[in-house]
Amino acid sequence: MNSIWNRALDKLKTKISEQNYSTWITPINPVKLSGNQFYVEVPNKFIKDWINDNYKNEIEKTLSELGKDEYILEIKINKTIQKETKKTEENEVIPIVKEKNKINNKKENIPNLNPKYTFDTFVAGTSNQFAHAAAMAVANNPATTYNPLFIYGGVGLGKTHLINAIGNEIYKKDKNTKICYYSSEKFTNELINSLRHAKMNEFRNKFRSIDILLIDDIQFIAGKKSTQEEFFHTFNALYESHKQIIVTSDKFPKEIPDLEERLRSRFEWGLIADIQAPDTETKQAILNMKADQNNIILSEDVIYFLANSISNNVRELEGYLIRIGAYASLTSTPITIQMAKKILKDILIENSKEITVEKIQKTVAEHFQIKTSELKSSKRLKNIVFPRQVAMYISRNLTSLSYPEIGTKFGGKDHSTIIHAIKKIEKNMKEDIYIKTIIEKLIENLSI
Ligand SMILES: Nc1ncnc2c1ncn2[C@@H]1O[C@H](COP(=O)(O)OP(=O)(O)OP(=O)(O)O)[C@@H](O)[C@H]1O
Repeated sequence: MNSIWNRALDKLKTKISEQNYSTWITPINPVKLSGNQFYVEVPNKFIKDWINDNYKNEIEKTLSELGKDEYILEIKINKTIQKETKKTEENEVIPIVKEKNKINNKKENIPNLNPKYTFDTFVAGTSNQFAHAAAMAVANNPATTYNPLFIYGGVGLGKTHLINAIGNEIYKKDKNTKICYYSSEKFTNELINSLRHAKMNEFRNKFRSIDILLIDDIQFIAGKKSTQEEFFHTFNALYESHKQIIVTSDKFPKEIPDLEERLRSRFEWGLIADIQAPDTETKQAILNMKADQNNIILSEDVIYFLANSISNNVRELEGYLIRIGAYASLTSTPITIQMAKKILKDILIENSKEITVEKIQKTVAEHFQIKTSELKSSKRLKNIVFPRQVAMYISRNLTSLSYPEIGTKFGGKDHSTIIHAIKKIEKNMKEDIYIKTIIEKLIENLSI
């Protein structure tokens, strides 16, 4: 039995990440093989449930591959395994003393926040105005009105930035405040380790002595029963002692699957603020700020092009900007629209897959209440020429088609007609804020 188990362990090592292997597989003790039942023991219920949910099939498959039978894993709890682990720790006097010294160190109160994520470096716009204002209110008066503060929004839209900004602002005002920033994954891992090493009291005391608890990406506790249970108690203890709790999520509380009702309702006790995808203007302001921070020189037209052509995900936007900046610096070339298009070719093609000239024509025609066929015609009426030029301008910005290709889509127009239309619209947009707003809105609607 031991030989098959050891061979299974060797195989599992290659299938499971090192960290997960040492957390979940190492504590398993093989006990008995009876028929095709493979009995093993683990130190506690938490580990048992986790293995059942996540590794049982893989372990059974691996055992079956090595033996003659289809094995069934039977997991039992044996608390003495836990005691043995505890005993070993008690013997390790020196590391524990060192750990204590570390905790008593003066740096104890320095929060584990990202110092770059502050309110100063966060661009507020219509898409995130509410969340930004709520975050400022909490930072100025923690644990008063908005507790908990629940910030939700799509991927890469600034939730982590904002939650860190709250922590940084509170710390700036009062260095004695005990602020803890945790991803929900880190919270779960600490909980698991505390359970494994029988240090739950330490875990509870640590969390319950915090003044400001920031938990990022809470949606990841979905389906994790023990984590939710512990978080629920932490939440109650903090809330009852008037400590501020702030969580972020990519979903509204009601939309988080497998979240216990009692936690869901607690998230709804305070204030729920959302962050939407940024509009063009906010994207431009963010690009401007990120370009400054990274010493990248960008002209207004490149910023406008980038804000209109690529992702609404700010993290991606930032990544593309860095890529363009790196190319410019390594090749000593100035950043132009052409250069940006070249560097981001694949992304632009990917993004433009959905946006076709036909779709642009339909959207523009609907907006100006004319027929699509009129956009492709040669009619010189003012109420048709202008929408046609707008559609040509947007086609050039949102698709990767060349001037002649766009010309063909507009009833076989010459490439010079397209260039003329684009120049005309660019000029109009510079001179007339009303026209600029209409076109940006059309682009925004097409990009969603
Ligand atoms: N309004 C903004 N102003 C300045 N920077 C922003 C803004 N929104 C997002 N960012 C930047 O975009 C990047 C991604 O933001 P962040 O990590 O906060 O997103 P998130 O919503 O937490 O994403 P995820 O859902 O993946 O956790 C960060 O570098 C952040 O500074």
